[in-house]
Amino acid sequence: MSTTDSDSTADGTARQAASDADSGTEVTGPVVDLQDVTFGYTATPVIEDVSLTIDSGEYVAMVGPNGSGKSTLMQLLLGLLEPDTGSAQLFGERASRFDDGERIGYVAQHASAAKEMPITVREVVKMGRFAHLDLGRVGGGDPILDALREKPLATAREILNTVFGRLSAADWNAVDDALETVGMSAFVDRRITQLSGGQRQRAFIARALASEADLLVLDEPTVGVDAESVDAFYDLLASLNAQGITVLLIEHDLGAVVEHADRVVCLNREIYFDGPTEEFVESDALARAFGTEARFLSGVGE
Ligand SMILES: Nc1ncnc2c1ncn2[C@@H]1O[C@H](COP(=O)(O)OP(=O)(O)OP(=O)(O)O)[C@@H](O)[C@H]1O
Repeated sequence: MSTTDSDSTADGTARQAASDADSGTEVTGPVVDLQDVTFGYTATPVIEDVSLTIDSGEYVAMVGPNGSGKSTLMQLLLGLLEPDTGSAQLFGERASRFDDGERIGYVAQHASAAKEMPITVREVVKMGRFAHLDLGRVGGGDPILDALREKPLATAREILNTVFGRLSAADWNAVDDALETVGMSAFVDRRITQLSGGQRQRAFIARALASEADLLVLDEPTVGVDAESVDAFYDLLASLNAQGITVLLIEHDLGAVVEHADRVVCLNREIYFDGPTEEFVESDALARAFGTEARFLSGVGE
């Protein structure tokens, strides 16, 4: 269990308030709010009547056997898929309409998409600032379309400069801070292709931090990462969560879930369990959701 468990209730409110004050955002309800969601790629639902709310500052792990709908549910709550019935809200807005992308840091499974990208750690983390770029400064504050109409070449050049290079001092500070937080300052000029799996994951977490995300969504982030880096990775997640960042983790390693998450959601098309990790360990949800697989997946609950 993480060291932050004991303060996840009483002190959690204080942490949330501090975090809100820092980010200037106002939390008016749950970060994630799914109500009676049913979804199928075909006529057969793979998610059935799922309701799930996640509040600011929580550390939630989602578990379930292969093909149980975890990634689908993740896409529904991020608004990448639309429920057939029921509703999905993110930060109080309909998830599929939500466009405040910098509030969400998404770390995909072994960040595999980036493995072949010939870009440096600094460039990856810099991408986290793009959502914050003030395009109002393009064209001396003119609305972009007017500027493009009046001075097309100069404006296009400014847009390219802004997007591909010209970050403000505040942007660069955010990049540096994020790199320092994940312990990757020494690797800024290293290409992503020349990092270990654990270091690559840290770079992608830094990108999420640079964007000042207040919800981190991680899909089996430690697959293919060496054991030592996995421990360091979970320490980092715990400290980010202690700073008020909401963590939602899909994790197949039940031992890691029990050790680190405060709350477990156990899914197999429908929700089999949703509650504190201690109660999950004591419950029969694992055996019911996983069937016989549970016995050799983990000794949890024995
Ligand atoms: N794009 C798709 N089109 C059709 N069926 C899909 C699609 N994506 C997933 N499915 C099916 O939906 C079900 C749920 O898949 P999903 O990927 O959400 O499960 P999961 O719990 O994330 O699995 P895993 O642990 O193996 O990653 C599976 O039966 C899968 O075959």
